[in-house]
Amino acid sequence: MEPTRVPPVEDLRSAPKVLLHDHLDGGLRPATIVDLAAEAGHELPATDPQALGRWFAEAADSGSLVRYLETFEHTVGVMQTPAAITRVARECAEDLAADGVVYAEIRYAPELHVQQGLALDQVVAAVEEGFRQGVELSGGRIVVRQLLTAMRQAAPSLEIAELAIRYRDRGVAGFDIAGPEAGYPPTRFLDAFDYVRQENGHATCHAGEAFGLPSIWEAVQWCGADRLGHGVRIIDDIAVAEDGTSKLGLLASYVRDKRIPLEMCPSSNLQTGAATSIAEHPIGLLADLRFRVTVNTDNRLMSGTSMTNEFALLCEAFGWGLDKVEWLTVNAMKSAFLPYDERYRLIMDVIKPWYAERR
Ligand SMILES: O=c1[nH]cnc2c1ncn2[C@@H]1O[C@H](CO)[C@@H](O)[C@H]1O
Ligand SMILES: [Zn+2]
Repeated sequence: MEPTRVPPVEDLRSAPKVLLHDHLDGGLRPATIVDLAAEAGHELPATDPQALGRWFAEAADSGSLVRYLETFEHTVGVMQTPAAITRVARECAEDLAADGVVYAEIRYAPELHVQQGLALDQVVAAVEEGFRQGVELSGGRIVVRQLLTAMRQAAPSLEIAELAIRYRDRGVAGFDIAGPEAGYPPTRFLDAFDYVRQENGHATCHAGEAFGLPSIWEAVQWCGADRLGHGVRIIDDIAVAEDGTSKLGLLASYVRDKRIPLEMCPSSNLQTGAATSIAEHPIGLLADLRFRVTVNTDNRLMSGTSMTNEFALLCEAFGWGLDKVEWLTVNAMKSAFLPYDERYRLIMDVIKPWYAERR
């Protein structure tokens, strides 16, 4: 059999891609941060956009999720007015469309954007307006939805879950929790997850990134999360024997059997210490074992990455070709919190035809 050709970067860029895990406050253009900080009087660690971009990548490359999260002070800090939030959301949609992303769910924590008195509803509306503008400027080549995140270390509250449900017809597709994982288990937010599910809504949950199996177990079996944010530590429940065969524990089996999507973010995991290298990233084994794996950016600014770049790294490390990129993309589209008919249309009219033509 001929070895698979690693796809050229231009192909990976034009390939339709689907992004389920990307933080709005982790994807700002460095030049935009500089502009907005000057307007807001926010002090930055560097004021030259290139140097600032490097600062984020280096400061986030700490091997610890908690230290990684400290860098968000300088993005959240400049996203406190409707105009600033709308600009960031507009540029996010434009940047993703230019990278070949055809569907994206972008998350952020509304509660972090009220430092100057905005109401939570105003924050969501400002993001929605930015996405509307960005999609229009991109010629409608991308569909974008919001996910509303509650911060784990904040007082657990239903408010964000209620906000997500209230805005379900105005661009919000689901609910999430993020922030430091160790010490803040998903069940702290059980009432919020229960509420979302009882309202027939969708939820994902950062779990199995900086903490292991108990976090994943709670997210799945207590909170009923539809997807797992990262979920890399599910690997702790898989034993690989010397002859290469794998044995799945009960939780790993459940996650695979139920087709629970894993929102994997390889570059981010290297920075927070959840994985040691791309080549050793659990995504390789999990894809081989046919878990419902998806590829994501997490924080494009902090990781200096893009969907194209994540796929380029993975194709290089694992010898994956466009067939694998298509499989991962269809996995992601199937896992989206978008109504079935819209997911189906994107798969049949946008994703499959492009890959079929390349074959
Ligand atoms: O990989 C991650 N794990 C946990 N929390 C994260 C990650 N990336 C970003 N955030 C947190 O989510 C907030 C809302 O977008 C960000 O402000 C950041 O604190
Ligand atoms: Zn994340």
